[in-house]
Amino acid sequence: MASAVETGKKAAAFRAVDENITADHKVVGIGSGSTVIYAVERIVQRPELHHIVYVPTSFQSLQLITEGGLKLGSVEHTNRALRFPEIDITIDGADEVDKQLNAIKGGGACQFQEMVVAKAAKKFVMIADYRKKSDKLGTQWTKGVPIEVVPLAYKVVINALKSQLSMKPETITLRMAVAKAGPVVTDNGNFVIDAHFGSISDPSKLGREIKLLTGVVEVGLFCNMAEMAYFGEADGGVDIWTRK
Ligand SMILES: O=C(CO)[C@H](O)[C@H](O)COP(=O)(O)O
Repeated sequence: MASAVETGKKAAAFRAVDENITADHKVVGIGSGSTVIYAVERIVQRPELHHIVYVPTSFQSLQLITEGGLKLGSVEHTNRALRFPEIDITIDGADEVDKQLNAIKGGGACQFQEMVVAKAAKKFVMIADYRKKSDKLGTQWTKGVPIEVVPLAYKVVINALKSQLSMKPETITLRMAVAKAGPVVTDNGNFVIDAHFGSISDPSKLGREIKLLTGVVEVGLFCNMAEMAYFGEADGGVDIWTRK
């Protein structure tokens, strides 16, 4: 039997696909993570969505698209026939979401490509299980805000995070790999720093400040981007939040 969390993830993903992706769409962005697996499962179940080109946000989602037999595209490709910088809708997971639909993302270290594919989309929808709902960003996902950095700059970025922000981080860690010696290396060849701030009073401001630090590629704070968030409940119900 599926666990409560998996039931929630699947319910959110299926409902978001059914209510947001239509046969009129030409290009759809596919996020990364364990919830997105269910979104692709639902798309594969619906033949009327198979003419659409799907743009991945990681090696993981590229594999989901190709193994599902779906059409693969990219925001950038030397072959114009495979290049799709304009996306109808992107569906992606999240690590924590507040009532304004600001989100922490990057638990899977994919936040840079996720940001590109979300920004390229006319509509951005998030899918998650009930654990990801938050009153105040930074209180549920306590591993920290994921920050992708160019490897040679990681110490410089850590020092800047300690001294140059309007909010002081409580903890800062270089994310280490599991089953491989050394740090996590992203799909873009970079490292990830996780900086935990506790409750974040102004996520947009903090995101802008971090993004300006030399060596930072992308910050896992997705503010004022998502129009809707689908949260799957343990009983298979779905709570839908819409940005006001
Ligand atoms: O941002 C992400 C990866 O970088 C994921 O979307 C986020 O971590 C949520 O993952 P999951 O669906 O497994 O909870």
